[in-house]
Amino acid sequence: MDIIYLRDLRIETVIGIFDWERATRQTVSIDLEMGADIRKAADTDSIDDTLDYKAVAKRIIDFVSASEFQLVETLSERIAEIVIGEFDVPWVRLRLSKPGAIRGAQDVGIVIERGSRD
Ligand SMILES: Nc1nc2c(c(=O)[nH]1)N=C([C@H](O)[C@@H](O)CO)CN2
Repeated sequence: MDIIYLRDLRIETVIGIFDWERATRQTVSIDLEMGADIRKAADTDSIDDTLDYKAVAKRIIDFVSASEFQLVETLSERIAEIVIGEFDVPWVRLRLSKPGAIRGAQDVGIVIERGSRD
């Protein structure tokens, strides 16, 4: 399986369990790996024969910007569902982090894999 990826897609959103986090927007960073077969597009050199990572990024930006979840778990799961369900992607690995959310740590977050690599 080939992988098409986005790295460090930074989006401002409302996320968190504390009162101050409900009142301000924070940045989340998303790394997304998406299973794909790139051979047809490599033959035809046509965007119509592959997963358009720009279209995926736009959909995620629109969704995350408008979302107001408490947990990174919930936001990550919803993003994975969108990518698999709307873009016909068989497998995703998603890392979602909140830079600077924990004093002393560069970032904190979650990694999930959904779908099948077969
Ligand atoms: N497993 C999780 N633990 C915590 C989360 C979370 O989303 N998942 N969130 C917080 C706070 O919102 C934190 O990011 C702010 O410091 C704490 N623990």
